[in-house]
Amino acid sequence: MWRRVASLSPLISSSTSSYLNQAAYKFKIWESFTTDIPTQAKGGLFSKGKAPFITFVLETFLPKLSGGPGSGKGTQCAKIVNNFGFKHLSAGELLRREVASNSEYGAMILNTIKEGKIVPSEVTVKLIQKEMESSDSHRFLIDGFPRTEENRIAFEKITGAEPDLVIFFDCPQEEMVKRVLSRNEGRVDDNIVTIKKRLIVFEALNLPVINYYSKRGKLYTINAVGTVDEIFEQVRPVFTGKQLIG
Ligand SMILES: Nc1ncnc2c1ncn2[C@@H]1O[C@H](COP(=O)(O)OP(=O)(O)OP(=O)(O)O)[C@@H](O)[C@H]1O
Ligand SMILES: O=c1ccn([C@@H]2O[C@H](COP(=O)(O)O)[C@@H](O)[C@H]2O)c(=O)[nH]1
Ligand SMILES: [Mg+2]
Repeated sequence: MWRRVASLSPLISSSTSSYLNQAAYKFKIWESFTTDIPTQAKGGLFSKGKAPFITFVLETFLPKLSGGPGSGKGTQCAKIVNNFGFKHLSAGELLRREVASNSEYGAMILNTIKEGKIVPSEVTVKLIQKEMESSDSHRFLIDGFPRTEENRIAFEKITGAEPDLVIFFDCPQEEMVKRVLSRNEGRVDDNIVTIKKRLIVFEALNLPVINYYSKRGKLYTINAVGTVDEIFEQVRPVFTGKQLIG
């Protein structure tokens, strides 16, 4: 079931509602597109004999504690890698690499990122799948994906895999905007105009993904306010004592 955002953050002005409609419209187009994505036969990710252990690392969309881009996923992923030996795959980073390599999708991806919109699922999933298949690891942290139900469904259809865990970071928007604006990594989308657009898209499309994993008991919610180490002390127990094989 789809739920739409009833009220948007104060950071988002009413003049942006047409942008939201545009995003939702595009989303619908890609939602119907997914029906044509063939389900991958057993093979691919499973051809190494073992199913991988997959963790999705996302943000929440709870109105009072709304998270979003910049909530610290990448920072916490680095600590999870060091402590639990996962392979970290940031969907955004894979897309940025694709832009840098001048691939056939490069220009489209760059424009989509600048506009804070979502790249077609099939493109993103194929990049993630390629990285997973070429890795020796059996533990993957997939950071910043899936951002929409359509992303989620496409991942399951194309790879035939599902996440074992889903970690959500709750972060107030003001804090998140502050972090993004002081990130200083030269990203084309780290500016206030694009951040507002990313928030609109995020808030419009993320909730169904959260609901889906929550209902399946896979969701771990982390309060992303505090120091990096304080936050990691909430993350650590998610993995401690778990058999990290698929
Ligand atoms: N707990 C924290 N307190 C203060 N700053 C933080 C904290 N965690 C991360 N940061 C800083 O905030 C910025 C954003 O963090 P990070 O890149 O990890 O976020 P992200 O969720 O991966 O963002 P995006 O979705 O845009 O890729 C970085 O400059 C990072 O150093
Ligand atoms: O699954 C994804 C992940 C990312 N994007 C696009 O990339 C930017 C940046 O992503 P970060 O996770 O913040 O690095 C995001 O705003 C989207 O435009 C995507 O389309 N799909
Ligand atoms: Mg990141």
